Amino acid sequence: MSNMFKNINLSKSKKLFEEAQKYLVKGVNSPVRYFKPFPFFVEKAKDCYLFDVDGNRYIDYCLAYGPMVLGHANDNIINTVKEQLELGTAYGCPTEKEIVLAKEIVNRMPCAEMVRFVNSGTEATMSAIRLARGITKKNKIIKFDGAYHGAHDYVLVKSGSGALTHGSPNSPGIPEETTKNTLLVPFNNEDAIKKTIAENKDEIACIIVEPVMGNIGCIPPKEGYLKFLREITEENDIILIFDEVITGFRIAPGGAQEYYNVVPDLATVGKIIGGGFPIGAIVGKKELMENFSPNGNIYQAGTFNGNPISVSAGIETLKNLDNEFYTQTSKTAKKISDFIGETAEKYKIPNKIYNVSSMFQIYFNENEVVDYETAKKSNTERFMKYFYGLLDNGVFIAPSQFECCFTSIKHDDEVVEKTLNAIEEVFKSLK
Ligand SMILES: N[C@H](C=O)CCC(=O)O
Repeated sequence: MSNMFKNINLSKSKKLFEEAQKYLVKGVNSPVRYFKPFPFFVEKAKDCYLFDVDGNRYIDYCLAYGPMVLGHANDNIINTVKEQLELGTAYGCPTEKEIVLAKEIVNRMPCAEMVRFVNSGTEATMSAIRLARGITKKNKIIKFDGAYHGAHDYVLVKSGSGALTHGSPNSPGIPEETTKNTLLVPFNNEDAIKKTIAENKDEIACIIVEPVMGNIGCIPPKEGYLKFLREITEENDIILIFDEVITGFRIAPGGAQEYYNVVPDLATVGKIIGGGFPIGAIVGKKELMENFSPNGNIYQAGTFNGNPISVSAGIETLKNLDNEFYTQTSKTAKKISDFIGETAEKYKIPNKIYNVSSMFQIYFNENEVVDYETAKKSNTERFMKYFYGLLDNGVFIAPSQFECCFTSIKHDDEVVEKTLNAIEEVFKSLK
């Protein structure tokens, strides 16, 4: 470790990691946070910066895996949360603020006529699938290879994100009976969907899809692919669910459904709508959503659903996502991703880089990356060298080829300049 980095000293993080391992598995509480030989431990964060316990400062493009669109420790969010803290932190009763946040979501997201708040993206996809199965009275679901819809049993099969990074895309501990109804297909492939639907005629409750696959890097849908999914689901009475936990309110005010102009029946959202606090939501057409208990009989519940702290932070966040936010964050992501591609070319390093609005990722790959199989063929060893190089030069991205980079409103010109310099340094050494 000592000779791994030229510019940063991680001695306090190392000590904390040794201590942490006594009580926390590999010192972390979510696998994506671990990287070899140990992760840095964060002391504080402000705007687009993370500060570790050794006093190193990193420009942050992980942004807590997406939610921190206004940067860290945003003053307005802090104030609104402080106000809410004084008023109480959980009631087990409805609040006016839940209506305000629900309205903000409904006004933005095309498919959203009603909302059910939960506490995470995982809960949102679990409940959306239950809703689809309950309504259609069909058991099978279609999921894409490499898509990650959270850590619950029905979808943790051939999944991306930390499961793939750490070598367990099919997690042990999930009975075969639980996933036998989860049909897997490659992303961006129309024939595979047609075949799967034909072979399981009238048995499929829903297709769940990340419109941009942001849990295996950044794989955009091919032109017309989402429209194709919309048409084939309509023709076959299958509920179409967009998992917009990452893309929702990030790539456009109404998420990927606005960006690509394809409206699903249901969507799952999270991250941004909690302004840095835990939250998730299932949103969708009224006639479907009304099947949730206590109106309908499809059960969904949670002590902290619609938690006032998360809801307050979410309202404050959405209020700030104006046109300027979308223009600036996507301009920044484009500038950085273009530069990464050009620099990789300059140093003759095979690469493919993908950028959608404020999301981007590089694959060290000679061929186009369009799905799980092509993503897996990327040079992940080289990616980790790129990761360590960036870290040593003061830039933090998620420590995996199978995650995405994000920009926030706080990544200004000066920060971008520093980032480009770091990228140049890293590619020089990768050559
Ligand atoms: N890619 C995941 C969510 O979007 C990363 C978060 C986690 O697993 O902790």
